Amino acid sequence: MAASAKPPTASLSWNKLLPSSPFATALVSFPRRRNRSAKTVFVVAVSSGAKPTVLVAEKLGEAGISLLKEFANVDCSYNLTQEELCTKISLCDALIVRSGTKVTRDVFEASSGRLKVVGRAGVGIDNVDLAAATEHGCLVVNAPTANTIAAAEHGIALLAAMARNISQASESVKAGSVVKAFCPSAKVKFVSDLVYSFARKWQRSKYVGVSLVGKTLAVMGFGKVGSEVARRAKGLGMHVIAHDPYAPADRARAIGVELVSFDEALATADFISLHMPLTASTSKVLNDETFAKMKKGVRIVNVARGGVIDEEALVKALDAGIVAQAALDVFTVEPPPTDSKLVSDERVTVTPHLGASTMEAQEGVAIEIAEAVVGALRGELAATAVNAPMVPAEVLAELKPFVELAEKLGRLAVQLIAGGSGVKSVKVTYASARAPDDLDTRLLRAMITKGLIEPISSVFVNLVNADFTAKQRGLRISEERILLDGSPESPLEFIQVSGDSKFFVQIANVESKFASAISESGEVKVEGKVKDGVPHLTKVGSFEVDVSLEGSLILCRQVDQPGMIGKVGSVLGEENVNVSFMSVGRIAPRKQAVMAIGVDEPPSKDALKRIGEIPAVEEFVYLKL
Ligand SMILES: NC(=O)C1=CN([C@@H]2O[C@H](COP(=O)(O)OP(=O)(O)OC[C@H]3O[C@@H](n4cnc5c(N)ncnc54)[C@H](O)[C@@H]3O)[C@@H](O)[C@H]2O)C=CC1
Ligand SMILES: O=C(O)C(=O)COP(=O)(O)O
Repeated sequence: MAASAKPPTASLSWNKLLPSSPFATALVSFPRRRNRSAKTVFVVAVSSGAKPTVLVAEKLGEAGISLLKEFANVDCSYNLTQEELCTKISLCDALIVRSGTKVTRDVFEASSGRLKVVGRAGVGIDNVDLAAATEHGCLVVNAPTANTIAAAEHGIALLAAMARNISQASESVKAGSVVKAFCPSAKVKFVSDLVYSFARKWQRSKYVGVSLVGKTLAVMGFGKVGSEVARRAKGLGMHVIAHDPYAPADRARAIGVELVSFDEALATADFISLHMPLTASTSKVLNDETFAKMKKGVRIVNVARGGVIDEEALVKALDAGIVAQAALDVFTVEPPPTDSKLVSDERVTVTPHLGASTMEAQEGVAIEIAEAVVGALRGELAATAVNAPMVPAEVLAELKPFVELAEKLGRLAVQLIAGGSGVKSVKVTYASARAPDDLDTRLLRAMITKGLIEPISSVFVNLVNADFTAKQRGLRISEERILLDGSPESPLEFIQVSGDSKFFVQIANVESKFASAISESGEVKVEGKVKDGVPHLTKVGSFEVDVSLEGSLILCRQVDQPGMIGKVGSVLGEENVNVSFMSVGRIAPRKQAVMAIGVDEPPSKDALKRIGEIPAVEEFVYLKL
């Protein structure tokens, strides 16, 4: 029985999904089906409180700075030492860096929880300690697309420059040579009186290059940059092969590139161009052993990261004649040390990490990262999140009431457990007519985790750190799908509007402080649905109830007999507690029943005591949602 219903709320602070934001409240209007095409679902209201502070630690394009300034106080402080960065960071809500700043664990620790977003104005995030960011609930976003072409063009520029000795020849012509010194008069006393004759060097035979046409180029890492390099190299008449364990074969085929194994790429390439990220598995992937597998005279281009090459091994491979030339934009340590053998080797062409440095790319990257950082600070889920799920706005809008339901079911479940020490194993079952692939449960799982952990700890759980926090606390969450009959119009519409979808949380092997929450199978079980956009509790243990999950809740088991609703209701009325919703579920007439009562205000201890003293009441519990 549903006694009353409040109008559905249409707003939710998405900041609770992301690192908490003290200054902005992001309200989400969730569209009905007919509004699905709306591009954005976010209505953002920034509170009148202090503006957030964004520290820009490396040069960023003006367009990006202007965008940031519309929303935040912007502190552009370049060339900070690690110590200075750690000092400043405790006053900053966001940090924007390029490849030159190391965002280490120390930085997150020094921020004391204030740092909510790190924006990497570029692709590679190897300079950000992602594990530390995640553990601190700090979102990391990057700008993955705006510098792709710039990096690919730089790769091609290095390839051609290396093959034709451009930088060496240019240096030689410019440097020229002193051919002789003579004394213009017999009275010369000082060296400065000598006149030097300067001649241009014109070493045409020394700098004969090699042709690219018809040669085999192995692109290692067939992602955004790698595939653009491949496309351009094909235009130069090269035979292009690629190695990338994760790249789809059809994408390679579409460009006319053959995907090959790592060893085959090494063994057949005349040129090797590196385009994979620096990770634990790509670190020093070119080393003594792998250089030994290469064709003699191979030429290597690296616009990825210095760390993917063992630089000492490259020096040896050059000396052994395995590698004829190399062109490097990136180094293990940047800038490389003054005694770097690689830099001083004439066969090696070098640039100071210029891959992304075109006017166009830097403007694009600045805008891309500024938008991502501002969006994240506003509480929106970032499309370029590196350590959190990327959920499209439309999906978010549809999932919104379920996200709320998920957190509340988690909160209810953990509060129903005796002892307050939480749970170790939770099973979440999602019932939906959507095919499993059409239902992204990461958000829901994060919110259940939040609901399960926050009421019993001081840990702040958000979308970034939910899985980490669960793991750290030894909480295992398993997920199961029940596929309902029906044919959803689209993967997500059905969940939001049909009211047929439901999910329940089961917690095994625990004692409940409300024994009725234990189902026939011995598990604490709560189940909920979304009705008209509002989360409802529909089952507690084996009892069917129907109460909107707003405010707080009293669950009460009693003997099913006339007058019980009135008795409990009048206790609450006398205590000035407003009842928002009430529902009774029973096993059979005149047997046991569970009453779920939604209350706007927390009842006093006295009110709860009086409810407990009603003779037919067998047990009851007050739960904060
Ligand atoms: N020099 C510069 O200024 C710039 C350097 N970069 C570097 O280039 C890298 C690639 O950038 P994008 O193409 O935008 O990234 P991406 O993520 O689109 O592509 C990287 C590709 O590498 C592949 N990969 C991962 N592990 C691999 C392995 N062990 N062997 C072969 N392939 C592997 C991935 O499957 C992916 O397809 C970045 O991580 C960054 O380090 C990017 C832009 C500018
Ligand atoms: O985007 C990348 O991965 C880059 O390497 C570009 O680095 P940068 O922003 O120019 O320091």
